[in-house]
Amino acid sequence: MKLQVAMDLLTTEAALELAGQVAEYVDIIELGTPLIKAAGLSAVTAIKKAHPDKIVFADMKTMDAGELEADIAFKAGADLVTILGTADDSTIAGGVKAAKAHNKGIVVDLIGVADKVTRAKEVRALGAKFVEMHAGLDEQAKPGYDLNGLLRAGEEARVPFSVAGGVNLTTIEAVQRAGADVAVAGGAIYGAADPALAAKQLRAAIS
Ligand SMILES: O=C([C@H](O)CO)[C@H](O)[C@H](O)COP(=O)(O)O
Repeated sequence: MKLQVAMDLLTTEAALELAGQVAEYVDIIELGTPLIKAAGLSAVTAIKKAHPDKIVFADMKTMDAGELEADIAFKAGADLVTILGTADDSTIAGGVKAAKAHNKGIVVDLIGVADKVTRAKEVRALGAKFVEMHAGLDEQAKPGYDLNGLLRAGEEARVPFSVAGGVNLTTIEAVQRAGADVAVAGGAIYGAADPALAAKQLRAAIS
């Protein structure tokens, strides 16, 4: 299983610093949506330049103009770009077209999708490289939240998937047992007193 760090930071400088601390322990470096909105796609270019050997993930969360938005993110240096599962099929197909042109990939983020299993199968058929079983920061903040619903959906969908939604040292082994291809950790790494140690421990907990 791959490990992805999600950098929900607000400046390119902070992202470069964090990526430098954790790159050796992760496979995928994600520029979170707030970072892309605050700093622009030049942040993607800066991270890819600093870490050309890593898979760079631009969490665009595109809802419309799939081909156009994916194209600009790929041109900026992204290897993987997200489109929302709630978008129209044509938006996802447009993103997949851009991904094929760049020999890169589209990840469909299932945040906010009620029937994640059905939509996962649909978007995989449209050409998504994998789906993200995702509960966002606001959903995680609700009382009683846990990861298990995401893990069940991943197991049931039988398509390649990542899990994002508060993955940490306590839960990452369950993510792997569920068969995820990628575990995404944001706050568990960037919010830790020692992000490098947090990433190293997450890496050590999985194979
Ligand atoms: O995608 C995310 C969220 O929507 C804000 O951009 C997070 O990066 C994702 O949820 C992973 O972060 P954690 O939940 O803090 O692990």
